[in-house]
Amino acid sequence: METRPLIDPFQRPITYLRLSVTDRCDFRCSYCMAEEMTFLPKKELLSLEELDRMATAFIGLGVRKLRVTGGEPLVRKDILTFFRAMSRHLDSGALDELTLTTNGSQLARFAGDLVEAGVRRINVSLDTLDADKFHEITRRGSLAKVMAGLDAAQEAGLRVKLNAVALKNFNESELFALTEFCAARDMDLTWIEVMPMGEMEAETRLDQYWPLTDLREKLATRYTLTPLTERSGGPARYMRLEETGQKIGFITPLTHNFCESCNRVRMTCTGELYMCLGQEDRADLRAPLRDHPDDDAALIAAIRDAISHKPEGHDFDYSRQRADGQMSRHMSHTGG
Ligand SMILES: Nc1nc2c(ncn2[C@@H]2O[C@H](COP(=O)(O)OP(=O)(O)OP(=O)(O)O)[C@@H](O)[C@H]2O)c(=O)[nH]1
Ligand SMILES: C[S@@+](CC[C@H](N)C(=O)[O-])C[C@H]1O[C@@H](n2cnc3c(N)ncnc32)[C@H](O)[C@@H]1O
Ligand code: SF4
Ligand code: SF4
Repeated sequence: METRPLIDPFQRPITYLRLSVTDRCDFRCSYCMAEEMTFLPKKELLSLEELDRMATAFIGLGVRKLRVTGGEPLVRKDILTFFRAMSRHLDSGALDELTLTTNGSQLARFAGDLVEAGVRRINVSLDTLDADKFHEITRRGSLAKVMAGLDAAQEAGLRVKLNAVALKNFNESELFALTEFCAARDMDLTWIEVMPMGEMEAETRLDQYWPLTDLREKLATRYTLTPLTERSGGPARYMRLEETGQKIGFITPLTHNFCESCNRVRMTCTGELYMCLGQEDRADLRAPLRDHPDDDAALIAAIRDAISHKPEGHDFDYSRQRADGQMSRHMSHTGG
């Protein structure tokens, strides 16, 4: 089989696949989903075997990091079967990292099995430590359940990073509480600037936007921040807080575009490949997969063709007091 690595038109090697395994979720975070969501019929979804074939094709083309996402990846039926199958690529050395981004609600059930499948580090999305605010932002989630999930993950030996979307008038007041919570539990913490995805009106989006430049200044009033050069293969830039030794990540699509070092593409649960989170360009990989059940040549040709159309970057911009670059699809569609 042909194994030339995937290089996009801007000479960026593509080594990171984010794979969404479901569009469903047990939460309805207001910045991500509509309150009333219509989910895809099951027959539209790639089967676990098809997800395996897709991921394996990308790994054969040089992808070294596989992040499973969604919707909520741990609500996909039998998802452990997929993780267990993917561990063969860790064993063979083809894959450096098998991981997931999760809302944490199902972790108490799955943490041990994920470790057995070779997962070492997970990202858990948590924006607030206040149970009422948590219920408000997720529209249905239970903070206690997520906390139990975090306990189980750490007991099972998983390294945990918390992802918090920075939201003005929501978790601004919890900057230090979240920092201290993570320091006490030896978790890294990454802040994300809210991106204009989904149906939210521009005005509401602008109202909730908390630039990480501001967040950083506020953090520096209490801690000494040292920039780190190390990277996790994702878009975050890291700083160390000298007083606690912990690492804080900053994902800044709005205030500091990181597209020049982009190394990733995203596959939806229906087999569409989005070449950029912030653009509509996509390629249907389900047809070449299903039309040729015993031969990956057409699939690989379709992947190469898609990568040859990868855009340079997103067009998100709030600077004109408008949510420019708005994408009507929900973040859960491509897995963030
Ligand atoms: N604009 C943009 N945002 C991204 C991209 N990748 C991740 N993000 C944002 O960062 C969030 C957190 O990403 P994670 O799922 O934790 O993955 P990661 O940051 O690659 O994780 P690490 O491996 O820990 O670096 C996503 O949900 C998105 O909101 C990207 O390519 N472009
Ligand atoms: C779409 S979720 C999928 C995985 C899982 N359900 C979770 O919440 O971790 C992935 C990430 O996208 C982030 N996200 C969702 N909508 C966003 C938005 N509008 N701007 C920035 N990040 C967003 C979430 O906070 C989460 O960290
Ligand atoms: S951010 Fe994650 S948990 Fe929240 S609604 Fe989106 S997919 Fe679900
Ligand atoms: S916005 Fe697009 S080009 Fe920029 S880092 Fe994300 S996926 Fe890559």
